[in-house]
Amino acid sequence: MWRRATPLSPLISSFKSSFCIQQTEHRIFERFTTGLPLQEKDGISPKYGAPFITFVLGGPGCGKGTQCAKIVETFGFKHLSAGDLLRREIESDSDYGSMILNSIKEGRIVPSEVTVKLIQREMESSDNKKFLIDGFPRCEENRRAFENIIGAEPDLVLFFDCPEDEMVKRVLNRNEGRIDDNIDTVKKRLKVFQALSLPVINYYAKKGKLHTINAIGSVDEIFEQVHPLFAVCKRAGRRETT
Ligand SMILES: Nc1ncnc2c1ncn2[C@@H]1O[C@H](COP(=O)(O)OP(=O)(O)OP(=O)(O)O)[C@@H](O)[C@H]1O
Ligand SMILES: Nc1ccn([C@H]2C[C@H](O)[C@@H](COP(=O)(O)O)O2)c(=O)n1
Repeated sequence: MWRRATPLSPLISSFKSSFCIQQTEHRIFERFTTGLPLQEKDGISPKYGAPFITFVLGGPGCGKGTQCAKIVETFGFKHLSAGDLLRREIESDSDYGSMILNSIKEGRIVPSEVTVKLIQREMESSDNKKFLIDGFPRCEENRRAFENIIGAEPDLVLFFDCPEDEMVKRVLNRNEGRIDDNIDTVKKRLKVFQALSLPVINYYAKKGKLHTINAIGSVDEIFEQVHPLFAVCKRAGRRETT
């Protein structure tokens, strides 16, 4: 039986969403105009000159990667997909290759330190300081490892909320030859999502950082919900430079 990850009343959700955008605008405006790195103010020492970090969350196949590509194209973020970094590690001659491959086959989460080190390497070598970290954190251990190793918290967290039957359909139609795009592994990934990823999503909701996007609709319709969040960053950035 497939369920929606979280019950969504459209009215409440759109009210919450506009309220959250105002809160986000205030926070981001402050961050871009005062020049004070958010992490410093929060008592976390920034190792990368206060990057702007967005976590992109949602169940398997909900459309995170598709929307990230549009955010990159429109707003110039650097896209780091945790799943892609892990798959690349399998292809390289890494000591962790077979362990990662087995975890992905079984829909399990790879030990956090491995994933965070891959993300860290990409962040350190990038000139871009605006990051979209996609498919991460997948569990509380991921979240804590990121805070400890990177020394930062996200500025924004996007959650693409999609019913399970739609996610299954999208994964099974993806046709990219991924070893985990089959019905057995998808069922396991959905269980992991419910048990381990939803608590992280709830954690960011409580912190007021979560923006829930209704992931049903065309790619462009979904991007219409995403666009205002990043347009705020762009406006705030422009004010800073004028
Ligand atoms: N709004 C949409 N409607 C229908 N299909 C979509 C939509 N968005 C993305 N897709 C398709 O669904 C599949 C999964 O999308 P995508 O790879 O972006 O998901 P994902 O959340 O990044 O998945 P995963 O977590 O498994 O990597 C792709 O084939 C993509 O083209
Ligand atoms: N933080 C992460 C992200 C991904 N993985 C592993 C386990 C996932 O099932 C697989 C595919 O990820 P996706 O491309 O769907 O984001 O990669 C992980 O262990 N930890």
